Amino acid sequence: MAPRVLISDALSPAAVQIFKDRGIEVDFQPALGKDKDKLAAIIGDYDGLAIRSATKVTPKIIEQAKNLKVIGRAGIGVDNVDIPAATAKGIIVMNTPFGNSITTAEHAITLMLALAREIPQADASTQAGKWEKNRFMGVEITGKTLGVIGCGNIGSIVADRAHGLKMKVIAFDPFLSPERAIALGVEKVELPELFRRADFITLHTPLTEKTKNIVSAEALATTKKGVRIVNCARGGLVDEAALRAALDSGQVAGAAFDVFTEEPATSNVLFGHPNVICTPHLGASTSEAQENVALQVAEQMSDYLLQGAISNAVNFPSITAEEAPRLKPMVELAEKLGSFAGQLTETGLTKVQIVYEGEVAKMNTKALTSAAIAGLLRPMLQDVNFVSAPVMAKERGIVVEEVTREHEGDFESLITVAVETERRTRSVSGTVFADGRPRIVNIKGIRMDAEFGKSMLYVTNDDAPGFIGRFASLLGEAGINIATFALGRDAPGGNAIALVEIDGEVPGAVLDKVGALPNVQQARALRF
Ligand SMILES: NC(=O)C1=CN([C@@H]2O[C@H](COP(=O)(O)OP(=O)(O)OC[C@H]3O[C@@H](n4cnc5c(N)ncnc54)[C@H](O)[C@@H]3O)[C@@H](O)[C@H]2O)C=CC1
Ligand SMILES: O=C(O)CCC(=O)C(=O)O
Repeated sequence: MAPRVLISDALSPAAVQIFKDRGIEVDFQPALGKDKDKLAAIIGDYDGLAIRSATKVTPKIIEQAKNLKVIGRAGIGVDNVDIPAATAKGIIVMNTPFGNSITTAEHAITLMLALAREIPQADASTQAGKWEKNRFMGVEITGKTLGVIGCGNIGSIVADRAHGLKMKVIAFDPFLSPERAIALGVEKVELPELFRRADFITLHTPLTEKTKNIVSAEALATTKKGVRIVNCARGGLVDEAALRAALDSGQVAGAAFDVFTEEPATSNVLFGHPNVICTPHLGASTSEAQENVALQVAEQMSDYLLQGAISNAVNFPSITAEEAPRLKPMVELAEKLGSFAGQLTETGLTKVQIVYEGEVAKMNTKALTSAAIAGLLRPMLQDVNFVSAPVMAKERGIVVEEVTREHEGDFESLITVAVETERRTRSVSGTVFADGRPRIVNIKGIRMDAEFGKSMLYVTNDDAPGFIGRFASLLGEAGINIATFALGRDAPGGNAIALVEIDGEVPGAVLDKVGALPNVQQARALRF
C-alpha cells in the first residue's frame, strides 16, 4: 500500500506534486494545523506529516499518530515539534536547514534598512497626505557596526550582505571558530563587547535555555544609546517588556521584529511604539524560499518513506538513498547482535562497545549503532526503536562506545557487540555473507556459524562426549523439531556452545530439563 502523507500547513503546492509523482498518497489541508483536535483525530491514518510553523506537534498529537514515521518541517526551526516525544515513538523529524536562509537574511537586512530610514512610518504618513519631510531624519548604514548574535547559516549571510553595505560586522557565537570568523570577515567578540560597540544588533540563534532573553534589561542598559535591534530568529530572544522600556527611554532608537514570544501575535507590548516595525513571521515568506523548502521536504520525506534514506533529520544520523540498500542487511545484523546480547543480559548494563571491522567500518556506523542499541535494549524496554535507542541508553547511564577498524580477520565485514554488566562482559560477532543473510560467527571468543532463526536455543556446556545425543533426544521426546544446529568450542574438553534453531517455542519445563543435563552450564530460549 502506498504511504500516506498529510500536509497540515500552507506549504507550496509544489510539495503535493512531488509526493504524487513519487507515488505517495497526499492530503493537502493547509489550515488543519490550527485545528489541533481535528489533527489529533485524523493523524493516525498517516505515515508522514509535512508542516511549516502553524502546526504544533504536541505529545497529544504524537500519541494519536499510530502510523507516523516522519515529520517534515518545510523550514528551519523545529521548535513547534515535540522532538523527545517524536523520538520516543521512533518518528524521524527532519527539516530543510538551508532552503529559506537567504530569504530570511534578506528580511533581516530589509528590516535594518527600514529601521534606519523609518520607511513604514514615512510611508504611512505620506499616504495619509501629511508630507512630513522634517519629521523623518534617518541614519546612514555605511561605516556603522553591526552586531550579529548567532553567526550560523543565516547570520553569516547577513554578515556578507552587511559587508556589501560597507558595515563593520562583529559577531558573538560560542560555536564560531576563529578560522570561520576570518573566512567570513567578521570580528569574533564576546557578548558584552558586542552590546557595547554595535550600532545595530541582529539576532540569528535558535531559542534555547542559553539564548532565552539573551537581550535582557541588563544587556540593554549596556548598549550604545540609540542602538537599533532586529529580531528575525525567534520570539523570546529579546525581553520584550525590557525592550519597550528601553525604547520609551530612548536607550534603543528602534526595533524591528518578525518574531514574538506569543505567536500569532495579535497583541504585544512592542505594538504601537512609534519606533517599532513589525512583520508577522515573514522571514521565510518569499516564493523562492517556499518553493525550495516545499520541494526539499517532499523529496526528503519521500526518500525516507520509500527507500529508508534519511537526510536533515534532527533526531537520527543521515542515510543516503545509495547507501540505504547496502546498509539494510547490516542494520538487521547489528540489531540482531544487539538483541542476542540483550536477551542474555540479566543484570545492570553499564557499557556497550560496538566494533566495526572491514567494509562495514566505512559505512554509516552511527545508524548501525542505533540499531544495535535498539536490539540490545528491546528485551528490557518494550518501547524502544532505532530513533529513541541512543537517547534511552544515555538516560540510563549506559556508556556507548563505537570502534572502527580496518579489515583484519576472515570476514569482509564484521560487527562485534560487547556488553558490560555489573557482573561480566559478553561479546557476540556477526557478518553478512553474499546471500544478504546475517550470521553469528563468534560468541565470547568461540567461533560459530549460525543463522538467526525466529526461535532459538542457546546452550553453553563443558565439552564432553554424550551431550549432543542427550540434548537432541530430549528435544525429540518433547516433540520439538530442530531446524538448524550450530556448534562451537574454544578447545577440546573446554567450553562449548550450541545454537539451535527450532520450530515453535520451547516450553519452560523443557528448557529446565536442558539446563539440568550433565555438563550444561546454561540454557536460554532466544527470539529474533
Ligand atoms: N523569521 C523566520 O521566518 C525564520 C527564522 N529562522 C530562525 O533563525 C534562526 C537561525 O537559523 P540558522 O541560521 O539557519 O541556524 P544555524 O543553526 O545555522 O545558526 C544558529 C547559530 O546560533 C549559534 N548559537 C547557538 N547558541 C548560541 C548562543 N548561546 N549564543 C550565540 N550564538 C549561539 C550557533 O552556534 C549557530 O551558529 C533559527 O532560530 C531559525 O528558526 C529561520 C528561518 C526563517
Ligand atoms: O515557515 C515559516 O514561515 C517560518 C520559517 C521559520 O521560522 C523557520 O524556518 O525556522
